[in-house]
Amino acid sequence: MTPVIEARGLRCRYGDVEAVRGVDFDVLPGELFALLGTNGAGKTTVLETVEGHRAPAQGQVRVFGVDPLRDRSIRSRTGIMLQDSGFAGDLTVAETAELARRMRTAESDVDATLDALGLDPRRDVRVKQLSGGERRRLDLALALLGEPELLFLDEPTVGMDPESRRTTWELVRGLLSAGTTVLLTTHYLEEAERLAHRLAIMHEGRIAVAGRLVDVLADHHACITFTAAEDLGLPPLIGTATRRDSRVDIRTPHLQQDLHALLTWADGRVDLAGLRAQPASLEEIFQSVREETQA
Ligand SMILES: Nc1ncnc2c1ncn2[C@@H]1O[C@H](COP(=O)(O)OP(=O)(O)OP(=O)(O)O)[C@@H](O)[C@H]1O
Repeated sequence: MTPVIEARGLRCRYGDVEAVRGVDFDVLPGELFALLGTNGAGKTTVLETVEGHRAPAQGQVRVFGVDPLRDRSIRSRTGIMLQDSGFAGDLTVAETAELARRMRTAESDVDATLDALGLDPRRDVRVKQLSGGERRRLDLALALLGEPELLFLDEPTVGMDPESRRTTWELVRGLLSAGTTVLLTTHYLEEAERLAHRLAIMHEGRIAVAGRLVDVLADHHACITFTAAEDLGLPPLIGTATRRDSRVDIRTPHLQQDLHALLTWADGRVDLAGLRAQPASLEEIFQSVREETQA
């Protein structure tokens, strides 16, 4: 399968600052690839380079097989959700969308797009009077005009209330089902967990963790916790247990085996109060990326 986006050995600089220090990734047709990372990790720089707005200092980017900086023909196939659309705030929602539609070469249905984003009741409201969340929905609507094959979403749900966020996720899922390819950056890990087929976590200009969400989660240790009044010891476990006061934490690469061993051992012997067993979360993986590079 030919990737829609290919980044190889990407390095980007701002003067003396090397913001991106050798990044490789592919985005395949019809998938949502989430680019996550700590503050200042280089996500926006990568996104701008892939969008064709910035030249890499080294390395190569291909979008639909061509250099996005030099070959503008791909612009009609891509939609970019900007942080600020740049249109005058005095225009209404409908006027802004109509203006954006005329700037696209492809035909698209403004009314249907506004409706899909729940903006139909706000169509005659001036953009400067929209709430932050409504504005983000308009930004997304503008990106969707022209029915792009590839969509860049940069922090798409910032400022949205939980209901709007869920509606936006549903909309993105619908786009994915219809075959749209999406490159997403977000600080909301739940957003990535819900939407991403594959992801990369950047830290200090490099990709620290990458892969399919299920594989990334499976590669990290699950956690079993409980409290026990007395320290009665533990059965032999694959994972590593730590005890602080009455709370016991077990980190394990084999959740099922260790949980079974623990329950069998505890049966009739000790009450494992507040027992919880859970696989690694993206939140924990994110935290470990931060800590590993600090160590
Ligand atoms: N115009 C610029 N001039 C100088 N340095 C810059 C410029 N833009 C970004 N940087 C630096 O480059 C690095 C990467 O920035 P970038 O905005 O790509 O990161 P990010 O992952 O998007 O961050 P955040 O999540 O905080 O938005 C940071 O150290 C940042 O300070």
